Amino acid sequence: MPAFTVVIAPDSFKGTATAVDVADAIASGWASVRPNDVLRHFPMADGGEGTLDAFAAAVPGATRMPVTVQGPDDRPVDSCWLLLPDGTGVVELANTSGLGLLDRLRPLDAHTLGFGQAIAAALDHGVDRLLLAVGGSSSTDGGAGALTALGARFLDAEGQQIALGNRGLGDLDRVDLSDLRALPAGGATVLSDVTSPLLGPAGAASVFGAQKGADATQLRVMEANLAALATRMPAKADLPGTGAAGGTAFGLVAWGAVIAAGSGAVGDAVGLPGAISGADIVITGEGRFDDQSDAGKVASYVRGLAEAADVTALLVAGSIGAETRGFVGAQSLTELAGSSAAAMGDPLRYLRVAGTALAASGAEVAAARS
Ligand SMILES: O=C(O)[C@H](O)CO
Repeated sequence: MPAFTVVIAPDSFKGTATAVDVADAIASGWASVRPNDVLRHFPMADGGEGTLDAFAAAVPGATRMPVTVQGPDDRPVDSCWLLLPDGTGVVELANTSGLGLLDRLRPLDAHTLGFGQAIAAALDHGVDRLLLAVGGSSSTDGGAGALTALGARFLDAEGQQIALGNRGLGDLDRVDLSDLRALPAGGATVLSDVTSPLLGPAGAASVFGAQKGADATQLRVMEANLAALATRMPAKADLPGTGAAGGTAFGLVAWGAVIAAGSGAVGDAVGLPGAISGADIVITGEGRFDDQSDAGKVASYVRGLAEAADVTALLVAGSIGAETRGFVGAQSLTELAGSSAAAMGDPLRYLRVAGTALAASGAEVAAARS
């Protein structure tokens, strides 16, 4: 059988394994069956957790810049932003205001102030351009916390600053953006992990509020409070992607940032399109493959690149809850392990098993196509 070039380009499996570890584990399973194949690792991210790491791994000379911020539950968080050699600052919401920083979910009170503080630190340093990775957030504050750290004022009817978090937006009377800091000369791009609008059934609260701990009543409060914010801000709430990170993307658009798909931006930075077009097989993966995967997630982005280059695409996911169309083979860790708890208890073991299983089936298909 001929040797293949196999590109392994997974997202992290949120909360259980980094993208680097996922790629390594799949590769070790694959190599146990087909030791002569060339395996190329491209750990990926979509704007959410792991985006900073993906840029740090891909861009030679990238420097982590330490910063301590006020976390989503007000405790200090020792975090960092990334300075690229061309003067671009990459700031990640997940490592400053993310869900993974909370001991206890606080759907109405978590906020994005810390993300804004890290952006301010990058501006203080004098970055030429900002890439703002949003996703994996703990809050639904429409970016009000982040903009507060950048000089905006969100005021109640008495002219007092409202509380941080979505709950505070219930008291919002007016927004004063006159002291908002200027964008860097090269502008700011929001790397969004989803295409959701701010409001409505596909919006920030309806789709992502529950994973932040909101019950049905709280979801209604969140939606109403975001709608109140939307009417007072100079940004379009129906723009795709504004619903990312509890509407933080919406707030950043009001600042003057533009929205781009996180997966595509990370893919371009790591040279993934070229690597896939020169490969025989590409393997991607994510923690859960479901209907949300089509809205800007890594797996659907990689599948699109594979389709365009006519390369065999394979999928590994912690669990699979949607049609795996476009993938010639797919492995679910939950099925391999017998339960989701078993899969999450030892994800690297089952990722290796998945890599082993794909090496047999996927390589046969690629051979038949060539
Ligand atoms: O943070 C969130 O709300 C989700 O990752 C979607 O952006």
